[in-house]
Amino acid sequence: MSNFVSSWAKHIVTLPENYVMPPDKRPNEHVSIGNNIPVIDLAKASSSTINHAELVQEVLKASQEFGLFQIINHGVSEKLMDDVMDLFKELFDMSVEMKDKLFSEDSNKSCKVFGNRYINGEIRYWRDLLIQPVFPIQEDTQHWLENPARYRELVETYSTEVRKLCTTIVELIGEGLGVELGEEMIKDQALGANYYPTCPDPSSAMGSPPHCDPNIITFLQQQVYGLQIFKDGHWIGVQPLPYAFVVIIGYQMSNNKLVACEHRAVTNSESGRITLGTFVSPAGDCVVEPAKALVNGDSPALYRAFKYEEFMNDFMAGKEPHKTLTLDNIS
Ligand SMILES: O=C(O)CCC(=O)C(=O)O
Ligand SMILES: [Fe+2]
Repeated sequence: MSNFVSSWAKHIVTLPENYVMPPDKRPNEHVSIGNNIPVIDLAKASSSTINHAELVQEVLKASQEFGLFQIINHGVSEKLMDDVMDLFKELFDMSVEMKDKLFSEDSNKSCKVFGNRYINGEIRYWRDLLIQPVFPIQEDTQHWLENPARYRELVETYSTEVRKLCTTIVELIGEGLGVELGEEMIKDQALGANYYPTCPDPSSAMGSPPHCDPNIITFLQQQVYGLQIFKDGHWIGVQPLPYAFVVIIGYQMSNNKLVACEHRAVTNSESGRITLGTFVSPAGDCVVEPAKALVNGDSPALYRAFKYEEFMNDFMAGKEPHKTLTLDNIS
């Protein structure tokens, strides 16, 4: 059986056993769409009638209360967002033979295509995933995928645009917190494309497990419902808004001030779902530590200083670095 769920999902009517989640990991409760998840209009930034300070406060409040918000009127063109989404539709629709040739967990390869990224013991998640490091713009873009046509051009253009947006949002957050979030915090960038094919049994399968993103900030493009966040003891759904980006605060920006948002993705039986995540992070050798200006008696540091790669290595090995790299755990 191909490692890509998308290669065989449409030919089956019953969820294969190794995709059936244990009962406590199923999305089996009723989840409502959250109607108070913040939606922030970035056009305010250039409007003279609305105070820039108001926008800063909106972004800060959303990052503190939810660790997630949607942004509209963000300046990335709708045409570009459509073109990139279509590109990945085409990629996940490629023949089994083509996709299996791409399948690689070889860390030396620039573009990694995973049939399934998170393997939960023997149980698999109902998704395919491709990860493409994009910044610093790889000297080896000639090793990027050549197919579908326009892959290199579109991925580079899209990533450059989302990068600009990221700088804007990180500046707004820094302004709200009263700290300079240095450029070194937003150095590296990867594009992750998730494909959750139509699922024969969404109540037993899971698309992406509950997690917080390990990086600093994520920009997610989605069209079809499936993203849920955990807040105040229960899951709530994030309504896809046309041409919005969902902004997700990751662990590197959380201490006592902002929250890293726990989220997951569920599947559905009506249509496939593609999401495009732009993951921005410090470079691996960057030392991350709580901003000194923000640490005081009321708001103590939770984490010790660590190299970002130390965090990532532990995260990828499932060691929960957000629990182990704390000040209580200095060895
Ligand atoms: O596809 C989604 O809705 C969420 C994906 C996600 O959380 C991730 O790729 O980190
Ligand atoms: Fe995520």
